[in-house]
Amino acid sequence: MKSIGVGLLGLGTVGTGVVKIIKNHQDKLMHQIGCPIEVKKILVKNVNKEREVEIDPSILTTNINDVIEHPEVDVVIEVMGGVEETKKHLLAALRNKKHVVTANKDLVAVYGSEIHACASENRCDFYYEASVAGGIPILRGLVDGLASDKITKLMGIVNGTTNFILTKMSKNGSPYEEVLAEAQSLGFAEADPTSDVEGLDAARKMAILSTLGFSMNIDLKDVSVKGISQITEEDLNYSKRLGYTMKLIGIAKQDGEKVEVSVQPTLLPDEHPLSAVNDEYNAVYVYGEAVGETMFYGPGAGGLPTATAIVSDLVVVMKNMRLGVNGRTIVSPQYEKSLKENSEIFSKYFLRIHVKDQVGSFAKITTIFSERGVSFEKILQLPLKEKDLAEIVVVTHTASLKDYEEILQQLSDSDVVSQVKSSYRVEGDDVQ
Ligand SMILES: NC(=O)C1=CN([C@@H]2O[C@H](COP(=O)(O)OP(=O)(O)OC[C@H]3O[C@@H](n4cnc5c(N)ncnc54)[C@H](OP(=O)(O)O)[C@@H]3O)[C@@H](O)[C@H]2O)C=CC1
Ligand SMILES: N[C@@H](CC=O)C(=O)O
Ligand code: NA
Repeated sequence: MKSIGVGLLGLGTVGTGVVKIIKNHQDKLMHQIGCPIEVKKILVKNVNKEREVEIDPSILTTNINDVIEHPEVDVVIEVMGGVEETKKHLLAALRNKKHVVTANKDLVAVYGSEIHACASENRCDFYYEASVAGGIPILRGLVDGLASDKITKLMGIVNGTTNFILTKMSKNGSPYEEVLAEAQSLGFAEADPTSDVEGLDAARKMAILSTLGFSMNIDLKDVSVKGISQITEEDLNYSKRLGYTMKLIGIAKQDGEKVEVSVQPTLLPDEHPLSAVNDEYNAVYVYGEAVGETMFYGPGAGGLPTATAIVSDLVVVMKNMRLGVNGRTIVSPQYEKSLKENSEIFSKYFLRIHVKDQVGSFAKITTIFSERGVSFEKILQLPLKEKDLAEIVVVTHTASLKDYEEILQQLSDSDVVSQVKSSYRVEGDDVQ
């Protein structure tokens, strides 16, 4: 019986998981696709490196053409990372009539539509379930499971590294640098973890999710991004005290024709379902007009969970091969993109301000908010060790982003404000 040949680009955390699943689940995979799967060639940087999985050293190579031009490779699985060079390799593979499966959100968020077009031209498949929320079948859930619905909101924890860091910082009081190093050693973090902690990785995933969910081309530059590196112990303590949990949350919302997409540290009520998503776990809340609320939960990073999504994509490719329908999926977005203005984006906000501890300070602050019709839901005022300063923490009622940005500017300019220490979005009191 002829086997299906796989070419792997990369044999690190995820690539090793792919090799293990193909080996350990061979019986189940064969039952579904009717033939064995064989890894024919693997591209690595260093062929002499010790590997965590048993592998015939002769199938390792440092020459990309050994993989993408291999006559017995039917599917190329890309798990090496990188963008520009990697894109060239994948386009070349598709032109060589190799189907492509990838976990590379950096690539898909920027060049997804170009690669899709090349795949369709060559009657090849291009799948990337592992690129968003690791092992959670969220892309298939959106594209197939919710195909009949109109999605209006996607809200999620889509970065395992930052969720791991925030969980350990809030629950154990662990220092940021220490838990980041732990996330790196567990294989969750990107090669350059800046993209995790500064929110870019999550933004890429939100661009992919919202493009599929709203069927419009959402580019990475359309996603407003703020990461977790500025979050302090004080912020975490205040959120706890006020009954909130701090998470790095991606939100994509559609109102009428218009959409907003952002990633930022966000305070959620402790009882919100996303507040209970800890460590490297991810969860994506999806609201569809007909289905209502759904939630997808699971491991968002790590070798085996991510590899599960990849090998499942591989199974779909093979099922398509059997049916002779590769490259026939309709993937072009249905709608023109229309982004909201800041005056159309609404949220509540948490603010921590240091003010002069003198009569009239609080009244001046209140006036800045009330002039824009923004009132307070919660207020704390505490003395500080620094002489003549007090700390004010407020949670506002709903305000437009435009009004809120003007308030922040006016607070910074005010003679009674020493410093705006921190500011976060507050979400989830009203689920939809
Ligand atoms: N880790 C995770 O939890 C997740 C990762 N991803 C994505 O999966 C991809 C892989 O991640 P991960 O497995 O963690 O990465 P690793 O750094 O663990 O592995 C990368 C692999 O690719 C090889 N490689 C890298 N660059 C080159 C190159 N220029 N030429 C040849 N080989 C190269 C490396 O070779 P060598 O071994 O010789 O150094 C290594 O085997 C990334 O796109 C990442 O964003 C997606 C979801 C989750
Ligand atoms: N670095 C990423 C890996 C998976 O996409 C994360 O932490 O989520
Ligand atoms: Na996934």
